Amino acid sequence: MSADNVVKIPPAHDLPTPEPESPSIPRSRQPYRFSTLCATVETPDAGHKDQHGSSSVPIYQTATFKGVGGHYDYTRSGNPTRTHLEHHIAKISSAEHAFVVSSGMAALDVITRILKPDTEVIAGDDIYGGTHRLLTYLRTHMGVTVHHVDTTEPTSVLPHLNPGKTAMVLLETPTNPLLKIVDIARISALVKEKCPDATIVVDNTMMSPYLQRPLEHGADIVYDSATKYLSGHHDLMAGAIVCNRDDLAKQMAFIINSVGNALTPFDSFLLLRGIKTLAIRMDRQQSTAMLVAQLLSRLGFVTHYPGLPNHPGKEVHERIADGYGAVLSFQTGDVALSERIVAATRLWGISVSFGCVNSLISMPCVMSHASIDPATRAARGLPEDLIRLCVGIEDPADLIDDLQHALLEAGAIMFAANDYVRIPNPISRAVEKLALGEPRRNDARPREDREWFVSAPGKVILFGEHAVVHGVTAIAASVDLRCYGLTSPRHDGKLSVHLTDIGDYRHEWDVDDLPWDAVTPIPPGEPHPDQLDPRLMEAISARALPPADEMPRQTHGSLVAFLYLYMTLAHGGHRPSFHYVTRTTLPIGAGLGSSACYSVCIATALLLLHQRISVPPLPAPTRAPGAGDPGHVHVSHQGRRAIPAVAAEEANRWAFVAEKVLHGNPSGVDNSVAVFGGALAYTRPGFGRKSGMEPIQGFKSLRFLLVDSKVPRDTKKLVAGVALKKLEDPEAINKIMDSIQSISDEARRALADPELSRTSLLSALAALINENHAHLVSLGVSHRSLETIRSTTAAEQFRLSTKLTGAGGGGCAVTLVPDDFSDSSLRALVSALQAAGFGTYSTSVGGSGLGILSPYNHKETRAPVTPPETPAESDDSVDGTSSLRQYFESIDGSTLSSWADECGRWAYV
Ligand SMILES: Nc1ncnc2c1ncn2[C@@H]1O[C@H](COP(=O)(O)OP(=O)(O)O)[C@@H](O)[C@H]1O
Ligand SMILES: C[C@@](O)(CCOP(=O)(O)O)CC(=O)O
Repeated sequence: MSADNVVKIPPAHDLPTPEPESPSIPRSRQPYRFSTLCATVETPDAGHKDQHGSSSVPIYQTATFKGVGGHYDYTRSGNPTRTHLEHHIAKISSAEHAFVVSSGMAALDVITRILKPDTEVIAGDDIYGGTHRLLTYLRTHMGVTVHHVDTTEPTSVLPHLNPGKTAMVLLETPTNPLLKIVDIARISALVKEKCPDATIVVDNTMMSPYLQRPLEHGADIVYDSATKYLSGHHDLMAGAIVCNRDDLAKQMAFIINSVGNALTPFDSFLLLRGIKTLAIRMDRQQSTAMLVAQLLSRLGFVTHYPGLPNHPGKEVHERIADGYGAVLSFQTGDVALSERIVAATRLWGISVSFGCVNSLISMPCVMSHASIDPATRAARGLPEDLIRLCVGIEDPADLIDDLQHALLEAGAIMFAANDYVRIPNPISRAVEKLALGEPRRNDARPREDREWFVSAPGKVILFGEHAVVHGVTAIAASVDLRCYGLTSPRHDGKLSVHLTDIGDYRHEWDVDDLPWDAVTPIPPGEPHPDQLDPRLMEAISARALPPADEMPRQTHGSLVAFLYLYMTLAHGGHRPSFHYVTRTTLPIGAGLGSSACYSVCIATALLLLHQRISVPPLPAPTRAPGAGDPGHVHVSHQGRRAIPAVAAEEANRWAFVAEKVLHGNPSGVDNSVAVFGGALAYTRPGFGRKSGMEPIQGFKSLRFLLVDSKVPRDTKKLVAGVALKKLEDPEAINKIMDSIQSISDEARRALADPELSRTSLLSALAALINENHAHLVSLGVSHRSLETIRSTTAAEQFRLSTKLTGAGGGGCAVTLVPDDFSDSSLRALVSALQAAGFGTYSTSVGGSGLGILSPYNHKETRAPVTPPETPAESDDSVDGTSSLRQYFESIDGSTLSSWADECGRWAYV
């Protein structure tokens, strides 16, 4: 047969067939960028080369493989489609090992099976509901202790690190659904230092390996619910695990093979296909998420998204991640309103989960986090009205349109002045209506034209000072010494402050000259971030005040706190011009919470002036029946409970911000007592204990003597000193903290026990006072003067128990005075103390908290009891009548309280 006669077999298609081997072009190779890595699936090794050169990895849809000694025998143990996928995930995660299993929770199950009984796990307190459920199961069925802590504060893990016991630290960042940021690198370092054997596990689902690779920041194991961004289409369930440690990989491979939860071949194929577009999807999703977050924040909703400039974790997030992701959440202030918004969307699908190309909307408390019981949700600060948005790849304009329509339809926003504006939420509107008594036909005065007179009590801490900063429960009560603040309107664009108690110091600013460029205003209802804004702090000190050493001692902090709040609370161009005077009957810097009641007064006055809180009018006073009038009996005690809880809580939140300016790291107990009054057990959130405030009855009947050592000291330094000691010797200090916790628990039980005789109660409290003081001595916060007070009160003829109260280092001591302690002995004790140069206060405890002379209006207020000595200045007059200011500034300190009481009817919390 000649060559011409050879039958040529035509190719099966008409397209030119490429050269089998392309010529290699010599060039230096850059490592591929992430999206290239995603799109190019490589063959793990020569043994996996496809015999037909298929460009997509085939689905080996088979349970078994023939033969003996080959690569594969049974799909539970291994399958080529899955191998390709695991190889691909390891590559894009820069990891040595990767495993894929049937869901994200299956991944966590595999990881937590490494744990042995009687070990301990530390986990965040704002975690996915399913994670919480599995950890609870491990705790109740497997003998594993689980500590939930606020991992956004890295040092909060420290008290729970237990060498030899702590086996795993489980982190998630950003957290879901509040988008809080956890510094994985810092926590890994802290944990490894103390518990080198503990495994750091990170749930990376919110970010995916594209935006965050926690193995590079100290994590040992990272897992993703691959159902989300990795797959991207909500058409499969899968979990991916990556790690670099051979020992952990070996254990996890064993578990997966043993329990049989590895991903099926078909789902492996789908997931491999999804990952190819991960980067391009995520780019689009997160750029739209930023637009949505900006829109919501601009409208005044509390919006949680790490890309927003005022997000407290922004800086940490930017250090560990390459983008902000596509999940955000926001609050409306009203559960029913949130439900209406969710129901009114069309493009945003109501669904759990996230990471899909389609945008989703949900209410975590009724959906993804419903498995966490409501009390725990509340304790962890998960707002019931929270709406979570998971942004997809649809056109951003359509998504924003749909959301705006839903907000409009639900009644959350309205169209005014050519733009959407937020409608204040119904609760605050109702309170506002009550306060203003709508419609106010006869009173056209803008609200800032009235005076506001506020006051708050100091406190005495009976048990738990200092330890309370580190999460221990403190027991404290209000004292009947108070700080007062009075605002009077000005009409000249100026702001002035008069601190009568510290050097009679006055300062005045042109409102427009304040460093407004440095402030990030916080919209009404939105919380202040955990940390103070360093830019604003710096700008106030540098540009609004003289250098600290050129001002009287103590005034600098007070004015920084005032301006920080004034500027941060200003919104919508509303910058009221007024004069603020403060006076106190408390010793300043002596441990009785003068800073907290100053903080509560400025916060309340500023919230009122910035129209962020309002106070309903008091109920009508008692009126005797008359002709045709059945009369009215007014039973509430001095207007107590007349300040609504929402207003009190808001005042407390902002007072805490002022306390941070003054204290650095306050626990919040002082301002809480100053706002809520009475006696309470207070536990700071974020330390794995049940946090919050619990009223304590029975405290009011106790008698205390407060003794002022008159030795000045600085709360900020003393609190920082204890924190330093704790860092240096955490074991010893934690032991002290635990002992103080037992003292507070014991005292709380004793005070609440109706069976306990009065004598037993008093002697138990006396013993606990001595015990608590000894621990404070070990913390290094006592002082010679305080020990002298202790020995004077403990002397043979008195035999009383005394401890320091507040920050110590000088300041005040508190002495328990038993019922049978005679008046003559008390007089003798007071003389002995005074002779030694100490000041004494016999106060009653447990009285009212925050008070507002409300609604302060001269027409309703009785004339001041002291007649005016000089005519009122013109800018001091309110509504044509003289204001309280001149009396307030000049009245004698000893009559201040009774004068204030008689100025009118006070509303209290
Ligand atoms: N009446 C007041 N006027 C202005 N600032 C005050 C007043 N009372 C307290 N402060 C501020 O609080 C600081 C005292 O706080 P701190 O050391 O915590 O003492 P205390 O134990 O009394 O709370 C003062 O230095 C001052 O900045
Ligand atoms: C030491 C501490 O527990 C109480 C401080 O009270 P004072 O500032 O001394 O009144 C600090 C705090 O709880 O913020």
